[in-house]
Parts: sequence; C-alpha cells; structure tokens
Amino acid sequence: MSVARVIVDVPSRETDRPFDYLIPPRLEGWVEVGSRVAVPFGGRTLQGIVVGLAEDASVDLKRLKELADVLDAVPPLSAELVELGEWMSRRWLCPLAISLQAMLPAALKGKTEKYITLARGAQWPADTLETYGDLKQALERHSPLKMSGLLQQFPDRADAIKKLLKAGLLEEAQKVEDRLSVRTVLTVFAPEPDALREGIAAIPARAAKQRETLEYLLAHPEPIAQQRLAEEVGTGTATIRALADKGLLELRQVEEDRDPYAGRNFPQSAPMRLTPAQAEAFAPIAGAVAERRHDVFLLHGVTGSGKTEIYLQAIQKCLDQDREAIVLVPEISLTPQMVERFKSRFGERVAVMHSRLSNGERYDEWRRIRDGRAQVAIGARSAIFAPFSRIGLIVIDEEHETSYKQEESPKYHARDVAVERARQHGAAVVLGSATPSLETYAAAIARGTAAAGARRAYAASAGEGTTALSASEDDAIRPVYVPLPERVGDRPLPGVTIVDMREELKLGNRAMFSGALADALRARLERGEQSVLLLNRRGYSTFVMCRSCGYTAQCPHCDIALTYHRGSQNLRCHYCGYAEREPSVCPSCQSPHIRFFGTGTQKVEEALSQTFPGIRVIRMDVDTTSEKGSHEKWLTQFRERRADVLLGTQMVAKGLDFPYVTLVGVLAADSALKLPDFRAPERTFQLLTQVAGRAGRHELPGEVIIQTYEPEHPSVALVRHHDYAAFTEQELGHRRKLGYPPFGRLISITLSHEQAPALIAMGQSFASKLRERASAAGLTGSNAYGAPNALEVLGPVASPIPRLKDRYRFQCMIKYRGDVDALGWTAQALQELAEAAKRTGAQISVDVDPQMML
Ligand SMILES: Nc1ncnc2c1ncn2[C@@H]1O[C@H](COP(=O)(O)OP(=O)(O)OP(=O)(O)O)[C@@H](O)[C@H]1O
Ligand SMILES: [Zn+2]
Ligand SMILES: [Zn+2]
Repeated sequence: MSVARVIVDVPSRETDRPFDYLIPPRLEGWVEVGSRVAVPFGGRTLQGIVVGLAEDASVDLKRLKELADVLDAVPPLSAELVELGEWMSRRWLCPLAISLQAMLPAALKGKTEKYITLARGAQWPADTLETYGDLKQALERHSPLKMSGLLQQFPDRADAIKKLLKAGLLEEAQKVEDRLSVRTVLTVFAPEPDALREGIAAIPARAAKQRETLEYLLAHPEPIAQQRLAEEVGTGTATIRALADKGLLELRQVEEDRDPYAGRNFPQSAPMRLTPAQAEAFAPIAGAVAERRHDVFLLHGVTGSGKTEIYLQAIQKCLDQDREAIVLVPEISLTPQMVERFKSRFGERVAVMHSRLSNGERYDEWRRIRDGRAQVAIGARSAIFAPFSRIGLIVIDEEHETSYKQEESPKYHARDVAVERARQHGAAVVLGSATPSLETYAAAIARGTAAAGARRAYAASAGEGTTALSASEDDAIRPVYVPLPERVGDRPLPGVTIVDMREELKLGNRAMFSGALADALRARLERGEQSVLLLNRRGYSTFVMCRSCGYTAQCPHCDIALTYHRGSQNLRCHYCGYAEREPSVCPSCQSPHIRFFGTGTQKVEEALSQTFPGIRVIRMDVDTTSEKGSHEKWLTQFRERRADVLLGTQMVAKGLDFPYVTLVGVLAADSALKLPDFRAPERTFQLLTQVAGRAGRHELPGEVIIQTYEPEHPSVALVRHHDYAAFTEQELGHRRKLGYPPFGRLISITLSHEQAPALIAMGQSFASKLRERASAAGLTGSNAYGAPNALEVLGPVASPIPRLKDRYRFQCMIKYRGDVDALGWTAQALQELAEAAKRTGAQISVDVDPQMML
C-alpha cells in the first residue's frame, strides 16, 4: 500500500512538515503530487496538498490514518509548482502550507463543512423524541444535512444538537468543500449529419418545430446551449427535450466559463514594424526565447519608448514555439488599455487574472490556462503561479512597482519567483521599466553588457559591492542590461518645469494652482487638449482634527489615525477595518470646531471648478473606483475626450497612453519624501518620472509642471531632465554608506503581544539572543581593517505602527552582507526561539527583503 505525504492546511510553524497518510484502494490512481486531498487531522477534517508519494512511511503503516478524499479529478498544482512552493518557503521563511495556498485560486481554498446524520440503529428515548422530534423528522427527510442548514431551520436548537451528538443519537461528519461550484449549461450536441438526415426523414409532418430544430443543427453542427437553440429556432425547450428523448440529439451539462471580457470587441492588431532602437533591444530577448535559454533581461526604456510592443513580439516568438507566456503588470495598471493591447494581438489565447474579477471568473480563467485553452496569462502578482506547463517567457512590466511584493505571508516578491520559475522551465525573463528599482539596475550594471554605449562611465562602478537580487550568491540574478533610451518616432520627452510653491506664497498666491499651472491648464482648455493632474497622496492623510484642542481621531485598536471617508461619512481604520461615525463635536473638549483635514482629490476638483467654470473633470481615487468596472468607465470617457482633466492619485501615473494629453501637472510632489522609509526618495522619483511620461506621447508635444516645496531635492530636481542615471548615482551613494539594499540585505522580524511590558521583556531577550548567536558565529565585530559587520541585529524598537488590532508591536532588523547565509541562520534562530515565544503568547512574523518600512 502506498503513502501520501501531505502538507495540511494549518498555517503554523509547528505543523510545518508533511504528514503521512495511507492511500486507500478506492483512491489509488487518483493521488499525485499536487493533488488536493481531505485528511483527518486532530479530530477534524482538513484540506491538504500532496507533496510526495512513498512506498513506506516513517512510522508503522498500521498506525497511519487514511486519506479521506481526493478533491479534484485533475490536481490543481503540478509537481513543478509544489517544488516552487518549497523554494518560496525557504526563500521567505514561511510555512509550506502558506506558500502552497498562495498558488491556489481562491475558489479552491476549501472550507470544512459539518454534516449531521441520524446515528444508525440508535434508539431515541420517548422523552427525547417528544422534545426533539422535529429535528429527527427533518433528518429523516434529508440526510446528511449541513450543520449550517440545520441551524437555519432550527435557529434555537444549537445546544440541543450538541446534546444529541454527545448522546450518540446524531452523528457528525466533515467534508472539505470548495467555495464555489462550476457553472454548467445544458448543451445540445448534434449527431453525425447522416444520422441527422435520417432523423429528419423520420419526423412526422405535424412536428414542424422538431424538424426545424434538426435542420438547424444540420446547418450548424457545433454544440449549442439549449436555450440559444430554442431561441434560434423559435420554439420551446420542450421540443428539444422531446428530440433528446427520441435519441435524435444529445443533451449534456457542460461546464461554462464566465468570461469577464465577454461581449467586448477587441479589434485585431498586427505586429508593428520595430524602430531600429526597438529592434536592437528585441534581438537579445528574441534570441534567448528562440534558443530556449533561461536568461534575465532588464529592458530599461524611457516612457513611451515602445516596451509593450517588444513584449508583444517576444510573446509571439514564444507562442510560435508552442510555449506559454506570463505577463505581470501592477494591479493599478491593469487598465483596459493594457488588457486591450494583449487581447487585440492574441485574442482568445489571453487569460486575464486580477483581483477585480469575482472568484468564479478568476477560477474560470485559471482553468482555461490549466486546460491549455489559453497560452498567455496577464495579471497582477499572483498570476506568476499561472498553471502552465511549458513556459517560454515571463514579462514583468513596471518591475519597480511595490505591488509585486506581497505584504502578507507568504511575503514573496513576484520578480524573484518569476526568475526561479523561469529557471525551471528554461524560460527568458524580461523586467521592463522606465525607472528600474535600484536593486535590479545595480545588478544589471554589475553584469555588464555588450551594448554598453548607453551607459555612462560611472555606471560600472555603481554596481560594485552590490549584492545580487536573489537571496544567496548561488542563484544570483544578474540581468542583461537592455537600454531603450529614445521615445518611438523621435518624439521628445516632455519639457518639465518645477514650480517652487514657497515663492508662489510670497507672491501672494494661496491657491492650489501656481500661476504657471493655471495658465497651462487654461491654454489646454482653449485648444481642446487634455490634462492629467496627479495628487501625490502617499504620506498625506485625510484625518479629523479638533481645531480647539488638537484632538485627532485614532483607532482604538491600532495606534494609527482614522481616515475620513466622505461617501459614507465615517472614519475608518485602514489596518483593521474599525469604523465609527464622523463626530459633530470633539469627543475630548466638546468643541464644534472638529474638521476634516488633508488635501483630498475632492478638494482639488472643487478648486478646478471654481477656477475654470465649466471644466469637465474625471476624478479617480479609491472612492470613485471601488466599483467593479469603474476604472474602465472613467478611462474610456477620458479617451473619448468627454473630459478635459483626469485628476487622481497614483493610479493615473502609469501605463496610460492618450494622444490628446499634452499637460501633466503634479500637486504636492514632495508629500511622500518625509516618510520614514529609506526608499522614499526612490519612490518619489519613480512616480514623478512615470507621470511625466504620460504627456506628449503622440503627435502633440507635451509639457509637465511639478509643484513642490522642495525644488532642490534630487528626487524632484532630477526629474526635470528625466535624469534617471544621475538620480541613481546619488541614491546608490547614500545606500552604500548606510549598507542598505542593494549593498546589504534586510530581514525584519516583528514581535507582537497583547501586553506591552511582556513584549518589551521578550523583545530585549530575543534581540540579545540573536546577537549572541551572531557573535558566536563570528559574524559581528568589525575586523582589523574596520570593515563593517557582516551581520548586525538592530533593535528592538517599537514598530512604525506600534499597536495593531490590540497587539503591541516591536521589531528587530537584521542587516547583513549578501555573502552571509543569513536566511539559514535566521531560520534556525527562529525555530529555536519560536517555542519560547509561543509559551508567552507572543507572535513572531518575519519579512525577508522587506519593501515597506512602514
Ligand atoms: N514600432 C512602432 N511603430 C510605431 N508606433 C509604435 C511602435 N512601437 C510603439 N509604438 C507606439 O508608441 C506609443 C508608446 O509605446 P508603449 O506604450 O509601448 O511604450 P512603453 O515604453 O510601454 O511606455 P510606458 O512605459 O510609458 O507605459 C504607443 O502609442 C505605441 O502604440
Ligand atoms: Zn477638542
Ligand atoms: Zn485599527
């Protein structure tokens, strides 16, 4: 008898190992690596994933429990994905159950359902029967019944059911169930033409509709939904059923896809003729795809340089070889434009995966990929797990985007997963951006390139001493640098003007718009051109403050200000979801002067209407885009020139390509610079450069106006000449001095506890234990030449959010040089310390290569 090794869906470190189960004879042949199974575990029935098969177990076979069930006919994960999950768990120090879960579509994250049956042969005593006869009757009619259904029927009988279970009169069974069922459609299948003709001949003259139906099928032999067929022929479904009863056609339930883009027309697009610069960048990428060679490319192309066309043509190369491609785009740039460009080129072969789709829609797209009905997957971060089996190319557009890092466990970075997956498939990876992350850029520069012409002399030294992108030197990611420094069609990058808002104030202008921006907006209105306005709201909060006493509304469970939502008129915590009504008087001093603060897009919209009467504004922010499809609606309106201004937060900065946009204005360029995150300058520079790139992408020349209180800051000043290289040089200089990535790596460890004193004590001892280990391993203490420590343990300090969901939080940061095996070291330390932490009620969470310092 064979044994299945199962990772049970309990996301804790204690159960983070495979458990062995016997495969009962009835399930033999169904169990593979990657199968989803139901297993008995600690008195419950849980979902698990098979990660291995063996002939014998680590313990006595007789003592092993049996698998309860195999949940899918086709395993949802392949052996390759299971292996990738194991790699992720090592790479980001998380339980394997969590890595595997991340790869399943939400629809397959099964939940356990309790079922109740009457115990067989049990005698119900007379008094019990009198009191609970109704329960018994219900179960006699229908059994087993879902516990939830039974409780709905008998809302006040929960205790009674428990009692009857204890008394052995009822029995309980558990089953793992999916969160949704596949939608099926009753479909008509026509027999062979000859059989059809015979059928037609045999139909009596009075049954005209039956004859017409068969004639229709003769003309249209492909399967058709029963409902559609009835409509086409102009008859009722009874006619069709009658034919099925006679055996003249076949009716079957067929699984139907919910196509999220159904009913939309995507005009066919043909490959464009590449410009010489595009062709030069395309050649090495196409070469790797053609040779089925695993390699990584950094396609560093300025905004509007035609990167997307290169992706499209590289994908075509990959499809020509009968291989598959994954395209990752940041969630917010999953705009209709991006999807449209892929659907127009590859049509039905494209599957789209993003969070705006319902679970059902996502599941159907996922099945299209798994069943080989789609060969291109385009989607946000998790599309990297698309269940393909022959990947030839993975594209990551806007590779610098922070949304590629998942902030909950598994805290993976899709870029690293992409490279690892591509390695397993012998696939090429293209990382594309106008503003690559410093990590990727430095790694690419360190590798060097044949096309070095585009690099400046300093660049070679910028890569020196950097650590490679991946966790250890062994599987270092060193992308090939592929520059694309010019826009398509010799269009110039737009001119950028930086306006010092302090000067405006001195001149007596207290308005939201500087003189220059107001003039520029007016000119666009006169010429019938369009403008994009970005309100950089990161770092800005829309909080509520009392003007009399300074009280601000805080979340009672998290040490964080509540955010005001005008639509629902309440205050909400963005971390735990707590909400309360907007106060009318100050809870602290009873003053009525409690007000909502912060510069919101709504305020800017009001100011626009006041300054330019009649101006047509589309506002895009969290409030106006929460509804499904709203994104697309606004952008279509804007493209059709039914508005003069597109005003919004970060979501207007990326990926948009509109021919009549000739002005981009940025309000509050520097608002995010003061955030306590060493990447704040990099993010600001990237955002400004990206949004500037929305202007003048077609025939009409563009102009950019950036308003700021810090015009000299390099993150703002260097945007003026689109000078990525100069910015990077400065910023890498800082990072080198501080040992921050890419010159060092970070692991952040957060401890949380309900009580502050206990947490402080724990944090101290935890940090000193880490330090002891580090020095015992010879990793700390600068050497005779004054070189910095190979590994440092910083903290503990209170986390930037010191309390979250009623738990206090402390954090330690491990900062180390890339050549130290800090992952292995930390994993071991954590394992030994986890036990002690757990006893005191503390929780530990680890973030390897954290992206958000907040
Ligand atoms: N070879 C070509 N010939 C003509 N037009 C092209 C060619 N390649 C791209 N374009 C056009 O140039 C414009 C910019 O291209 P694209 O949007 O692909 O640039 P991008 O580098 O992806 O831009 P960004 O990073 O700013 O989003 C688009 O309108 C596109 O249709
Ligand atoms: Zn007050
Ligand atoms: Zn909260």
